[in-house]
Amino acid sequence: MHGFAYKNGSLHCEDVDLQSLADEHGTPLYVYSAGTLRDHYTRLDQAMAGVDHEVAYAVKANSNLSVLRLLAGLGAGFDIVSGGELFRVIKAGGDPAKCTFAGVGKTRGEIEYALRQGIYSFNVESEEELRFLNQVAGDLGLTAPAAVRVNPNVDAKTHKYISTGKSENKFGVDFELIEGLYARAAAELPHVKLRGLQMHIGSQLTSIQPFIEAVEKVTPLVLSLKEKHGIEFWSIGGGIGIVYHDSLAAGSVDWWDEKSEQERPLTLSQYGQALVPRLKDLGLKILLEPGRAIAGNAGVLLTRCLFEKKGTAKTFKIVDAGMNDLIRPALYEGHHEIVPVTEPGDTRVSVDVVGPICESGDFFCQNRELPDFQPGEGVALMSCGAYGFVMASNYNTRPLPAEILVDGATATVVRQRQTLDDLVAGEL
Ligand SMILES: Cc1ncc(COP(=O)(O)O)c(C=O)c1O
Ligand SMILES: N[C@@H](CCCC[NH3+])C(=O)O
Repeated sequence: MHGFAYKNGSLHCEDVDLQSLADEHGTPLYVYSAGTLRDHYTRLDQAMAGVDHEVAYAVKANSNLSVLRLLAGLGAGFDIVSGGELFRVIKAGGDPAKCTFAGVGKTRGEIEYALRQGIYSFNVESEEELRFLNQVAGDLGLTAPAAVRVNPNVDAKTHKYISTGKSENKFGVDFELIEGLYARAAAELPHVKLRGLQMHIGSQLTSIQPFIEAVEKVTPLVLSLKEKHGIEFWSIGGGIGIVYHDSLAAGSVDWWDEKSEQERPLTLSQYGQALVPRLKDLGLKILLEPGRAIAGNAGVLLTRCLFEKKGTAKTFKIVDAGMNDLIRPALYEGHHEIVPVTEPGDTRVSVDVVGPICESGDFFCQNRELPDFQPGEGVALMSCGAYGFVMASNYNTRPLPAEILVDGATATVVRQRQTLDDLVAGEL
């Protein structure tokens, strides 16, 4: 078994009891399931089996070295967004030749580092950046492999902070301007080799329609670029959404069986079924850049209830994790299921679950009907494997939590809890 489920009255990650992990390692604590990481990677890889493709995992979603090592071992490439992420991939044994480098603001230092490491492609997001890349590569006597990110102006129908494929978003180059840019680059930029085209319309997409719309809109463009400039790859980005509501139940087959077609979230196989026929005859290598779909449902944030505070308006369950540990509810109104580690009875109470940070936005849910867990009890915030730890901060001088990777019955600490000495290191 992989993932998270109740066994013998207590929540487990694979064969490991989460209460014992919380007791041994303290809370807050991130816990990941190696089995789920493997399963999701393999499912997506298999769903795309009908096309020449490569899964370039988006490192930003969860960049723990052990996660990267596991995925590198399965043959993954990596989509990076900073020199730091490339450093992590290399530390984890990943292959720089399978790395693509995204982002609107790469610095000279980052470009030089990535050029020297021999990455597969710089996915550039403006003409200015492409010219700068040409200059830096020329200075080093190298040629920079590049793709331009096209902004297809397609509505991803996701939260406005994680939509990236509309003209008003800062990402990519407008669809209408791409052909002209490739022509100028071919004529004027001798230190750049145009290798592909990239797009990414947004994150947490729960319908296949925007993906289809973007692929169909960009196909004539990518074929024209192939003919005129000999490009070899098309990265269709990441963005596949995951289950956040009811995420514990979604781990069971019954849950999927009970949902009607309309109610079912997008699955990896539906994604493949819709896109493979549209991509298989293009004669291009298709890159995918999933982050959340691989890691999101593979992790939880374990916390412990400290107090219950009954006010005149509300009941607050105060836990020892805060928005510094998991910022998604505060930043995107992100929903995470909250489940007690000890299997609860049927009693439900309406509560706000809040953290210890001095911000009114420091909550994990508001007015939600939850099992009535008590101070001292362990509680898991579900679906925290992506954009969880990686977005954690030291706000309120809170040390970063530890991370644990569970594989079968083995739990390995893959990052120690930060100490206060570590936290102030480097300050005068
Ligand atoms: C260029 C690019 N690729 C891939 C991703 C990964 O997205 P997701 O985690 O939604 O798959 C992102 C983040 O949205 C991105 O900006
Ligand atoms: N951090 C966001 C996703 C950003 C995707 C990166 N472009 C989230 O938690 O939903």
